[in-house]
Amino acid sequence: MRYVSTRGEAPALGFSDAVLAGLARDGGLYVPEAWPHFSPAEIKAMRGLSYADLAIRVLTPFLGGEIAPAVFERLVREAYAAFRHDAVCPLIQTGPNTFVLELFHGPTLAFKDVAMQLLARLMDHVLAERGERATIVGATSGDTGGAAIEAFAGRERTDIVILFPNGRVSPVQQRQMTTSTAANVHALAIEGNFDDCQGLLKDMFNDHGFRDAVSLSGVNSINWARIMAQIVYYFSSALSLGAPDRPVSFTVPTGNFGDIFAGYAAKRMGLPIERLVIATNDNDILARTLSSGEYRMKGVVATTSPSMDIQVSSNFERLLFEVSERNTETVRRYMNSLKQSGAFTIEANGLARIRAEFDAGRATQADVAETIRATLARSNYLLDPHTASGVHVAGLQSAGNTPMIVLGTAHPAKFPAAVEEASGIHPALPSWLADLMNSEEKYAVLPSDLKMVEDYVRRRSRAAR
Ligand SMILES: Cc1ncc(COP(=O)(O)O)c(C=O)c1O
Ligand SMILES: N[C@@H](CCOP(=O)(O)O)C(=O)O
Repeated sequence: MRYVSTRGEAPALGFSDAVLAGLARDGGLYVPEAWPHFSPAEIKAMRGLSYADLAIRVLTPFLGGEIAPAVFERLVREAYAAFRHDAVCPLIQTGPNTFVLELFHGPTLAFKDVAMQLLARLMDHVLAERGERATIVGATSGDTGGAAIEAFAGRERTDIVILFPNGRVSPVQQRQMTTSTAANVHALAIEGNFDDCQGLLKDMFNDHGFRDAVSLSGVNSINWARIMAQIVYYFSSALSLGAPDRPVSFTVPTGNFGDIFAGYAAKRMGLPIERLVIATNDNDILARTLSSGEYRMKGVVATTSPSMDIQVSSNFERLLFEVSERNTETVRRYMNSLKQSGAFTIEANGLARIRAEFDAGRATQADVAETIRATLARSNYLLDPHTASGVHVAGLQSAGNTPMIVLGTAHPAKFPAAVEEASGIHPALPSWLADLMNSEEKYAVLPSDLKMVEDYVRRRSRAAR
């Protein structure tokens, strides 16, 4: 298995190199050169596997033989032993034909833990085998940062710097990033929004001198291994509702398009998924794009679901690559246009292919609050604002016989103010995080300035040459 760049101007890489590379050197994102495929009989044979065994079965084809089977098995088992629910990602019925897939039983209460716990172990393994170090820089709108810090804290071979938008994450999210006592962890608040943070991150990857000097790696969903690990829970939930004999649909609270792209990948691998529904909050660029065919930025507004406050939805590039029949020239044209004018128009064939698989809808802040309230009243189930956007948008879809699974992307206790205002209930943090709000914070603040941020990273990198 090799990995190719969506922009076609970077070398194809094997699995381990793709994991360490993060972003391709041409600015593109790595995707498998061909999708592994499971037959219905092979999917049926996955029924009843534990989450870890299923992950090993589903993910092994992506490794290209580069990680020894016994090692991979150990890494997967260790990663999912860190979860507080035996099922790892349990599926909860919330309505006659609707379900919430709870992805928040990991150490930081966010769906990011599912992939990050495995990615950290994979990176550590590859770096140790090579006798190398790496400097990880991540951009977060709130959840990736905490999950990455938790997964990489104290790891000997990596230093990690997390860029978060100053004042735009929830207090719980902020403290998950700023209270680590590990010497290799550095939280950096940027005066700007998430798109500024992600823009700085991509600029650092595209500055090849800097990239090589600090051995830069990334753990955002631009890193293929993040998407890869997220594919597994599409399989686990669909299998528990009768796949491959019975198709299912998914609604996914969406920002950077990584989670829903993992669903698209699962479908390409043979999982019978009927519809993939993109749920946005007031930052509705993807919903507008699906209806008009034009991807046009118009500025980010802060909402009660801050992790979805995104305009530059990085993984949409992976979908554009697929629906343009892997035409890298088309992808480069779209991305250049986005950089120059803040917009691009999707060709008719590509748009038709997107619409054949995806729907999209928007949940306003009022919709989110009302959905939290109504779901509690109807199903006695407390949603976080991100999952609530998914439940709202799922409710706008035509109700057929196909089960609808909404991805539950965060625990309500990460967003207590919005949840309490909507429901009257103050969701408590679990006991292992009970001290979080009393712990001392440590972080730096910088303007959104590439030079200053690169200097900051270089000074904290033990890999720097
Ligand atoms: C709680 C939560 N929900 C939804 C999303 C959106 O996921 P994605 O960026 O993969 O589209 C995020 C951030 O990524 C998140 O943290
Ligand atoms: N919502 C995310 C934004 C970054 O997403 P990623 O999946 O690309 O890491 C966050 O919480 O940070």
